[in-house]
Amino acid sequence: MKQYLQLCKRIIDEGVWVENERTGKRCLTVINADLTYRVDANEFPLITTRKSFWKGAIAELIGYLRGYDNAADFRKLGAKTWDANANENSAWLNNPHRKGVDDMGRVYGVQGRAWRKPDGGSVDQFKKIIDNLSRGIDDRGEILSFYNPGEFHMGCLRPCMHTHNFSLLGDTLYLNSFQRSCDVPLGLNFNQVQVFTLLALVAQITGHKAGVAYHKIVNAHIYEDQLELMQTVQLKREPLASPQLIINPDIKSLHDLETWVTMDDFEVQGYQHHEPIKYPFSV
Ligand SMILES: Nc1nc(=O)c2c([nH]1)NC[C@@H]1CN(c3ccc(C(=O)N[C@@H](CCC(=O)O)C(=O)O)cc3)CN21
Ligand SMILES: O=c1ccn([C@H]2C[C@H](O)[C@@H](COP(=O)(O)O)O2)c(=O)[nH]1
Repeated sequence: MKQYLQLCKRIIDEGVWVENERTGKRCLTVINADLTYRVDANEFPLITTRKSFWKGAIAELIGYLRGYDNAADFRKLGAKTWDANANENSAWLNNPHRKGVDDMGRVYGVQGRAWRKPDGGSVDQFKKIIDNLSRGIDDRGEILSFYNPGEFHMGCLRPCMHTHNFSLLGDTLYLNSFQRSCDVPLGLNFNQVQVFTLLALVAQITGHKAGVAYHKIVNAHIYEDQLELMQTVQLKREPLASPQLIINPDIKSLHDLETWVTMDDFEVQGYQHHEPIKYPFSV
């Protein structure tokens, strides 16, 4: 929690105003932030200075890991986060590749589970990683990449958290996650939870201990219409102790993750938090 607040303060103290053409808003921006999550100690990085709706973040992650390309599937799991980008973004609404209501196109998990090959086949990056790690293999290329510039024009948004690189040291699994662009008040609240949960889940289904997750953010920003709430409300509050994440131990394989897992298989214990804050969302 401290590192989150430090990043928010740093953006306010050192940030530079940058115009963003896509949203038409200005963002107070810093470059480079490195966050670390102790998954081994189960210090779940949930924001405590406002109430965080963490189930939406985990639902979004599970949707990516299943390769979903449709906001309705995300909603069924418990994440409403893709509704606006799939249905309210005029560039995407006018894009000939959009298949209809709720379609997100070839984003995130589609690339992670079905990256197209020139011969017409596809690559399932996530299954390869799970198969290798389950056999104790780390080929120094256990990389899940959602970033496919050749298909950006076929999706509603370029991936923000675009690469997850797993590593095995003995029987302990590590994760480095890379993010190119981060809406610190809204998105990071979700992305911290996702990086932590991704390592905890993959360690569990591949039979390893979870170690540490390292989260690298390049462009970290606060939108102009979020700044006052951050400065005058959220940053005035005292952070509280971290809660713990409990994952159903019956989740033992990629097949389990793909078939029956719901948000009821995740529980947070000891979550103390301040009142919710509703930040504006930019499409
Ligand atoms: N401008 C912007 N910021 C983002 O963080 C973001 C995007 N766009 N587009 C794609 C995804 C969607 N994400 C989102 C979208 C909405 C919330 C949001 O509204 N969160 C609320 C509550 C959510 C709930 O009730 O489940 C929050 O208060 O955190 C968070 C992340 C993250 N990403
Ligand atoms: O997981 C996510 C997804 C998106 N965001 C934020 C970061 C930016 O504010 C927007 C994306 O806009 P771009 O113009 O494509 O950078 O969404 C996030 O923080 N986390």
